[in-house]
Amino acid sequence: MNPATHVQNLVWNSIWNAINLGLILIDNQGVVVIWNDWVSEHSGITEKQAVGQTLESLFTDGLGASFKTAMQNALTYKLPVVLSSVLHRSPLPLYPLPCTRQKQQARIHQSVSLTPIITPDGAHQCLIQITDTSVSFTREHMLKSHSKQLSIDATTDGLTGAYNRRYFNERFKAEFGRVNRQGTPLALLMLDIDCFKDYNDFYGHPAGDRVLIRIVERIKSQLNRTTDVVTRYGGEEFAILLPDCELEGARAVAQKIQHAILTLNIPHAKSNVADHVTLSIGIATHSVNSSCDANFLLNTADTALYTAKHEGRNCIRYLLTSEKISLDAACLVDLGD
Ligand SMILES: Nc1nc2c(ncn2[C@@H]2O[C@H](COP(=O)(O)OP(=O)(O)OP(=O)(O)O)[C@@H](O)[C@H]2O)c(=O)[nH]1
Repeated sequence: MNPATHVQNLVWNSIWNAINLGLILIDNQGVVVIWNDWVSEHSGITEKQAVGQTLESLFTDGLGASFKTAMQNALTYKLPVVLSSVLHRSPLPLYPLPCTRQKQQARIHQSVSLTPIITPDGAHQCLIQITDTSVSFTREHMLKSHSKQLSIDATTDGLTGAYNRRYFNERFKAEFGRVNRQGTPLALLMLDIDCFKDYNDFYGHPAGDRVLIRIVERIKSQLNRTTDVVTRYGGEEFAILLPDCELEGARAVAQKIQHAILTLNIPHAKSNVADHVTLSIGIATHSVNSSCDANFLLNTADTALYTAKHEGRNCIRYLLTSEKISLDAACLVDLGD
């Protein structure tokens, strides 16, 4: 070898060993020709051990099936292949530093590309480049869970975990629209804890908070459909959307909730209704035949709740919305306690 070529080889040697990337060159039989320092450090296999051996014999702890297929394609059909870390997290048994090659040590996340090359003497080889994507994977994972948390915070009430009013407004609009498009009914329940001011005044605000949390838990446990939406509409007021639910269904749900709160049996010494915490519930339903708008439905449920309060609390009232009746003329139906 002439001295100039020798120097050039040494320079190349330094470059591929300095590079922060795994580089493996294999010949058309899958035998290692080049094995850089990065691969040695992350595999625990030295260049001396690797050169002249096949990858399969070196990586006895398992090459991924996707990697084997990619290598076959690159060597046989001269097709370049990229194994992205999204689909193929860790195709090669390479480990973070210090590499111990212990079974329990997790592999680094990798992006691997295989590029067929032809040497000046016409031989087919394959250059394998490996990038450690663990850092970007961790960052991506953190961003994802962060954005998931942000979206939870934006749609739920921090105290009770029920959906918040903002989420209710969105879902209400969407479910109301669905009634007209799909012809399925929609029921809206407005619920309010009775004499809650007196509860807070007597037992203290933190105890009041615990009541709100328990009530939401209990309400949620009474609803069977994943499409039902429980929201904290105001301080001690809750709105429940029941898509695809007629009056009879809504009434059954309201009674079930009322009974479930009764069985919670939270003492309320200052209630003027009972010796335990109770709810008043207003119901309004909307079907494709009724021509009211979303606000009207909301006002109707609210008026039904107001009526329940006015008529003694701890009861359920229903107000018809159909046929463009005004609230004043709307028909109040007593559904009993
Ligand atoms: N502990 C607690 N109390 C709250 C919260 N939000 C609202 N409240 C209280 O809920 C009470 C609501 O009082 P009112 O609107 O007078 O209603 P009420 O006393 O339940 O009377 P009726 O609804 O007529 O039976 C107020 O004392 C509020 O401070 C909260 O997050 N935690």
